[in-house]
Amino acid sequence: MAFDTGLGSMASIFQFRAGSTTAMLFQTFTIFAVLVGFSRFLESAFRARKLPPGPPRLASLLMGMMPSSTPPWKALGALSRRYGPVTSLYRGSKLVVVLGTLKAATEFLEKKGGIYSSRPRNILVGEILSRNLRGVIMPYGKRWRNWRTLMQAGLGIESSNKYKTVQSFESSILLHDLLNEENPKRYSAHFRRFAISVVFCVGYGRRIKYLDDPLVVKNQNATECFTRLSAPGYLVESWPILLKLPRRLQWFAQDAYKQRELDKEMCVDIWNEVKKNVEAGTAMPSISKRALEKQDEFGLDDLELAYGVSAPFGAGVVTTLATLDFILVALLNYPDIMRKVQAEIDNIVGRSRLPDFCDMDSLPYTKAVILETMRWRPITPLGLAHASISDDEYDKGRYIPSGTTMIPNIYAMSNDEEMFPSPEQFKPERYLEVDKANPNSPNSTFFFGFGRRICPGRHVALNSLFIVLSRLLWTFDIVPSKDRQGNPIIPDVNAIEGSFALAPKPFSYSLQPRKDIDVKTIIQTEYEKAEDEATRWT
Ligand code: HEM
Repeated sequence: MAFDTGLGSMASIFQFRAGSTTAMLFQTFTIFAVLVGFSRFLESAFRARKLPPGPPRLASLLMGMMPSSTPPWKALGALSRRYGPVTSLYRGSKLVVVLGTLKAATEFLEKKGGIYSSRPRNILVGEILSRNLRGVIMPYGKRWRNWRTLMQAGLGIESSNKYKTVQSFESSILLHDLLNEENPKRYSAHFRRFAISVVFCVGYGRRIKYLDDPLVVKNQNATECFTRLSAPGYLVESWPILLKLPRRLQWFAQDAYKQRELDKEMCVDIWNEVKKNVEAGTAMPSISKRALEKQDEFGLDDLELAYGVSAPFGAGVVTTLATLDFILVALLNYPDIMRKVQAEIDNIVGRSRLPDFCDMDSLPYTKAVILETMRWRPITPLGLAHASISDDEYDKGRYIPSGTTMIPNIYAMSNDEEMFPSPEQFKPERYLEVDKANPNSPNSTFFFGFGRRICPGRHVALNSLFIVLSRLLWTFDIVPSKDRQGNPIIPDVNAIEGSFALAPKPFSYSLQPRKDIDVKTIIQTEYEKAEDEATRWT
């Protein structure tokens, strides 16, 4: 008995129709379709062979679906150890390339910046919530380049120097508030106000005096919604066809549509306020002021600018605060290092005045503590994903197609034993060995990202961290809280929370004014001067 595979019946269909013109056409079309399908199959098989090495597609899909207690940066680090520094895998239907070493990240994201400077498509937060107007997640293109020119102009080294005045008076006010704070649980609120006020001055030229300022509350809500909608797992990101549903049936996007009206109102209101001040000639230096004075040069309309200048407010607060918190955790765990910083400051600055920016170059160990913290506990362990905008070949025929998501594994770079022997140890000395010519030198600040997308706020961030750390340690000893039996509670260096941007889990400590001099009187005098200066920015 013949075993029917079904092919026979297909052949009979052809035979039945043979002879007629329609049948000829049908046959030709079928053969053509089979050939096209076959060539596509060959092409994809050929491409699949030449993609960067990585787990088979099914395995990587399963990996993505399995719940795991291993954080993604560690899981991806393990993949890079197995498959190499350039590894490919699939997340749903999206091809992702993980760059596991600084060398690999530099090769692609810096040296081939013309290809790898876009961002992956992000429907909920990019297209719906932000109307494609938020630079941080904007795809590469003319609008992004115009926005980035504005950021470079407003946040480059020279412009950042202008904000040192703000960082100086805000840090004096911070010291005063910390000194007068009786409840250590409220320390973090004072640091938060400092960080918000600095970036608000940078963006808009005016201070934030209180955390219950309506703008702060609105921005907090905006950030929360943004973070919530950025989480992986939203169906529409893998099935954009869902956007074809009528808007009221797009259940997944209702929050984004609601919040985007509030975001627009917030951005436009602040923008209009600055506009009035610029017209009245009372505006202090800020990115907004610069944008208004040279609007034609930047090629951005009013709404693009209103969103564009909000970037520091969105990107500069959580990042600065999380880094400051990690510095505190490090110093509580390594009190000898805290004393070494204090010795350096006392030696260079003395005890009759506060440290200032003019001391920065003379305080290498203090600066090294900041850089080592950022290496030891990078707050964005997987950076911000880049995306490619055209096909690329590397390494004799390996192939990365256009539209690939590129993930720099900053955590893996920070823990690279070759670059940073005993990487778990907190050792600021690593950053004292200067070797700027070597891209793999520990001096490289890869924790700020790469290439054309590198964090434009890094100078402002480093200045804020320097002035706060140096003045804090000039004024206080940072000491652990005690439990009921009087034992010190040292924060766990591995108690970390967050998924996209990390921070230490809540921890407690106490700030004790240093006893060798009358710190209170000096801080009070500095505070009064600072308040005077600050009135110009109110
Ligand atoms: C310690 C603090 C900070 C850290 C660790 C940090 C880190 C980063 C990283 C890793 C990126 C992604 C770069 C890439 O795509 O390769 C980034 C982007 C960005 N950062 Fe920061 N940042 C910090 C503070 C700030 C501050 C204070 C500001 C503003 C004043 C700022 C503004 C931005 C902006 C606007 C972008 C988007 C750049 C673009 O897409 O072209 N950041 N930052």
